[in-house]
Amino acid sequence: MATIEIRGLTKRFGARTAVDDLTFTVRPGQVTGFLGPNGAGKTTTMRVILGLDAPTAGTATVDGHRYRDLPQPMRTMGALLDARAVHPSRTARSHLRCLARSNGLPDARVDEVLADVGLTDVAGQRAGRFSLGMSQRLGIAAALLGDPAVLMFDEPVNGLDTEGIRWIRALMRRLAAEGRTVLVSSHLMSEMALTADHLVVVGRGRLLADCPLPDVLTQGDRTVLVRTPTPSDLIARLSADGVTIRSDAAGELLVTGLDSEDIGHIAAAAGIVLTELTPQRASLEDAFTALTSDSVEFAGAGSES
Ligand SMILES: Nc1ncnc2c1ncn2[C@@H]1O[C@H](COP(=O)(O)OP(=O)(O)OP(=O)(O)O)[C@@H](O)[C@H]1O
Repeated sequence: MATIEIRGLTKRFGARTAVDDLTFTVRPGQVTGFLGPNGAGKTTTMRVILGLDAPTAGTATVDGHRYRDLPQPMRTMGALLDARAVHPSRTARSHLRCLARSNGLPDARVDEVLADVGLTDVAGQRAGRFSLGMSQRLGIAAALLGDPAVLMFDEPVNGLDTEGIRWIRALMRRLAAEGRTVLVSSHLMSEMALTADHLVVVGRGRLLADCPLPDVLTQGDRTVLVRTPTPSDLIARLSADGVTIRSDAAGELLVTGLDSEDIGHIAAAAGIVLTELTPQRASLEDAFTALTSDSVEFAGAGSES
């Protein structure tokens, strides 16, 4: 099955490095979320994959070829980068027909994809009058035209209403369930948590994580909440290199650097009573913030991320 392979990819614009030695593989049958703060290099990477920007170093291939070398690009890969990049005076149907004809695809596909994205009723209207949501659907129809095994969408839910967002989520899941390779970018962890199976996280052009969605939670330090009637005794026993202990409310400690099993054993050996011992689960949003906190390009004053 077709994959997207990124190997040692670097893209510089003058002195600015937008993508910095990025290596990852996007696999079939799952939604891969391409996640990172604004300016992390997601769009640039996608433009290089499509051959719209030339890499400074490294390679990006789709099904083993550079996009421009694919014998039938639209049959291999469909992409939505900028939904507004449509001739405004063309109707939705004529836009798709032009694309189909110039790519040797049958006219019949046009009505199929219009139905697929729910635009049949407005197919005769000018694309220039479309709302953002309708433009996104038209862009997705164009991406689906060649029935490709690989699909790539840049921030597809941006600016959409709830119904549009739900529809796009369901579409991504369906395309992956059909065995296709789906890469979707977002700067929102909350969005990716609902759609993606696998995450590729980037910050300032660099790879920060490449793992199944649940594993993002286990990256970084875990914290354990401990309650004891004798906190100062426990602090004395737990203190060691690499262990951080915050003491919040009376008798409540937040311990980082030891897991709950270690803490339980140390307390038992010292005869210290524990009344609570709870591993704190970081939320996905916390995990994302922790991963990208050093790589946010435009953090506002007082911003935590
Ligand atoms: N054509 C260009 N010329 C100069 N700098 C560019 C160009 N395109 C992108 N950049 C810079 O490269 C960096 C990465 O931008 P990119 O758009 O790829 O990030 P992104 O992760 O897609 O962010 P966003 O979510 O804001 O679109 C940014 O610092 C951006 O300003």
